[in-house]
This record gives sequence, structure tokens and C-alpha cells, in this order.
Amino acid sequence: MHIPIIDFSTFLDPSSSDGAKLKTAKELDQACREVGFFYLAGHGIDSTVFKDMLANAKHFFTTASHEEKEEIKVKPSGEGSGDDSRGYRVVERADAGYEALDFLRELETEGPPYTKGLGRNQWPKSPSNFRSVAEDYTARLVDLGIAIMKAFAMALDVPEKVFVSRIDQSFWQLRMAAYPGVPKDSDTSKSGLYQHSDFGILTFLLTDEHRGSLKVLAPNGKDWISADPVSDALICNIGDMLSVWTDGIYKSTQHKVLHNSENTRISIPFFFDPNWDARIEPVLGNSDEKSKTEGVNYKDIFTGAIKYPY
Ligand SMILES: O=C(O)CCC(=O)C(=O)O
Ligand SMILES: [Fe+2]
Repeated sequence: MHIPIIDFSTFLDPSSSDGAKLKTAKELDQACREVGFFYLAGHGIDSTVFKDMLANAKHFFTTASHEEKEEIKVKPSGEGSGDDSRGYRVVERADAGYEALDFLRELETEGPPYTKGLGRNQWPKSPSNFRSVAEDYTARLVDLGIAIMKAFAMALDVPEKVFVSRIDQSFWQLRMAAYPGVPKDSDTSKSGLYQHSDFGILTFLLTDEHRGSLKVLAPNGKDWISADPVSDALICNIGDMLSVWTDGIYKSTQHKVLHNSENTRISIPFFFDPNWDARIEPVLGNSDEKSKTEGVNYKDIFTGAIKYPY
């Protein structure tokens, strides 16, 4: 299996012809049907933004004190300003080990107390540009997510508004993760993330230079392929809800992290998800009954996926 590199610049360029845009959209479409993963180049985001994001995440995980981390840790919903999902957490399980910071779109809701997912973000105080860099990055990826959905609509011959009206207030989630370094002589890695598929629409992943940590399941269901970083490109993958939306034509491919280096690995997934109130139903009228589902409500999927404590 080969993870293709898609140059998206033609689609983003307003002076491109419809024919040229369709060609790019079809390349994307093919990657989503066959692999469910692709590298996105020509996305228009300056590499300094990537560098700043990775540097700020590394700064927080490697230099923040225990107290600073505790202060912004994820708290249960109903307790103070907690909502189960935003802030700092440590995962130490048999099948996963990492530290994470999660930020989500803030909806205009009453509170505190907050219900699951509907609270407010908790930002590290240092470095001082942490929040502005992350918010700038988020704004760029929200625009990119909408543009890619337009490309999918074009390639699939679905009216653009069917997709756009359900993702134009995307309930995005920005995660910064640190997978701990693993001592050379240790025989099992406790640094990683169990096999899974992402539950939303589209994931944009930015990682540091470590190779061999992210593994993607090949279509034969046996081989694991390393999805190593490609300079200045984002690693993208399809989530379960887009797979449902496209009658199973786009693959939400299984993947996992097994980190074996002696150094901390920084990884920053951005989950581009539907609007909080969106209902997603298959749109293609695919005649294959096996791929048919009734459809799903995003907020049910999200609240089902967030299981506090982690
Ligand atoms: O860190 C990575 O490379 C991937 C993380 C991931 O798959 C996830 O958070 O869903
Ligand atoms: Fe994932």
C-alpha cells in the first residue's frame, strides 16, 4: 500500500478552471476510496506555523510544572467548569500511553456547570503565544476542511450544500499529544495508542520528525505501513462519519501508534468534525445494502466517544 501525496493548490486557487479543480478533486477521491489516508501538500499553510505549533506543544509537555499541568487538567462535567473533554490529561493504559492537551470549538452555551463537550477551553500560560498560534492554526484548518469537503462534493457529484451545511460550524477538536521516549533496553513500548479509526469526518495530522511511530493498516487487513512525516505536508485520514456519509465508499482506515524512540514524540491531530447538531445520512444512494446505515447524529457519536476518565 502506498499513501499518495495530493497537491491541493490547484483546487484552492480561485483562478483555476473547473476542469483543473475536478482533476485534483478526483485524485483526492481516489485516495479516499482506496487508502483512506493521504498526504496533503499545496495547502497554503506556511511552514513556520507548523514549526511554532510543534515547538509550543513540546515546550508545554517538556517544561510545564506538575502544578501547571494540574491546573488545566480535564475535569468531569457538572463539576466546576469541567466538561469531560478539554484540557490536559495523561493516558496510562495497557494499550496506550501519552500525555495530551485537547481544545474544542466553543459553543455558546450556558454554564458552568457544563454538559459533556460544551465547556470552555483551558489554555497553558506559557509560552505566551501558545493560544494565538493554536487559534491561527485552527482557523486555517477549518478553512481547509471546508475546501476539502467542496472537493469531495465535486468528485462525488453531490450538491455542495449537502456537505457544507453540515460542516460549516465544525465541532473541531485540536489535540496536542506527547508520546514519551522509551528506554533502549525496554522490550515492550508503553508509549502509543491502540488500533482505532477516527470517529469524525477528516483528521489533519502534524507530527515531529520521528519515523515509524504511526502505523496504518493495509487493505489486506494484515500489514502495518508506517505513515512517516513528509516535509511540509499534513497527513490526512477519513473518519467513520465521512465513511457513513459516502455509503462506505470512502474508507475510515484503522491505524495505531507504537512509539519506540528514546525521545518524546510530539503529534498534533486536528479532527475536523460535523456541526454539533448535524445529522449525517448516506448520500450516494449506493445500491449495496451492506453499506447502508440509517445515519447518525454527530453529538451522539461525540458524547459516546468521550469517556471520562480516560
Ligand atoms: O499520533 C499519531 O500519529 C496519530 C494519533 C491518532 O491516531 C489519534 O489521535 O487519533
Ligand atoms: Fe487516530
